[in-house]
Amino acid sequence: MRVPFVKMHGLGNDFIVLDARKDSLPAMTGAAARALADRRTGIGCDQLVLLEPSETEAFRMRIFNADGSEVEACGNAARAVALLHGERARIETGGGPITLEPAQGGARVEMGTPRFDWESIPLAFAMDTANMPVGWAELENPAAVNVGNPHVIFFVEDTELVDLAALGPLIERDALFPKGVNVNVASLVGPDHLRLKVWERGAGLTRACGTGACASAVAAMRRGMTGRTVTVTLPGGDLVIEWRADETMVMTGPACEAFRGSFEWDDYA
Ligand SMILES: N[C@H](CCC[C@H](N)C(=O)O)C(=O)O
Repeated sequence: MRVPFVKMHGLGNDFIVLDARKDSLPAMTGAAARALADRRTGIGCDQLVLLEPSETEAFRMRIFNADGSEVEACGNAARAVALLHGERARIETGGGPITLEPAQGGARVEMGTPRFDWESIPLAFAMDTANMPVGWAELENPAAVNVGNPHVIFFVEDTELVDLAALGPLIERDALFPKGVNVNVASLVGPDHLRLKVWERGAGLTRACGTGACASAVAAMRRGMTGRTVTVTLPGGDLVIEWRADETMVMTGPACEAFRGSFEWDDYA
């Protein structure tokens, strides 16, 4: 079976998008997602995004990391899907409903409400998630936030001095995080301006992480480091995160279609 795809990215965090909203596709498996994500023997991506019909919202967005794990949320993919869909829509995700719409040069996504209690991250045991009494090498006293998916955030003087390629996988798979975790290293580089690097659960170092930008911005706001609208500079570029008075987060930033193609399903299933 020949399957069409759209290759997209948000600040260089890249996706294979499969659209099964009208014509159904064979059931996606972790193994198929992993094979398609392989940058040498497959199409290559950080995440595979599958659009399906929904009983409750305009449609459903499912997300598979490059390692094949299916996860709850992906901020950059939400902006790419907004561009593809072409109009404002409230959609179903594993992390809860979000509302996305195309905006000048990209998209705007209402990302839902962050959760801070330790069981919602989740953590393996009770802990103050605003300032956790834990550390790995020079990274210590992080915050933890669930923004549909789990994030731990370390605030440091200079993100460039942190060997995130070495520390990221250790923290991602630490027993403190029963569902794994996305590892964020952020520094305050100006008023309401963070610099951020992310080791993503199931994907490793990426050029940008939309949910990581949301989680890190909210964690900084909780610590009184910034106001309620923050620019987050990632290796791939900038996102603007607003934490509204009603507790919902809004992320605005670029999204891009790179190319379209098709593949033989049986070669990857
Ligand atoms: N690695 C994430 C999913 C992708 C998130 C990221 N690409 C974004 O833009 O939010 C996780 O396992 O929760």
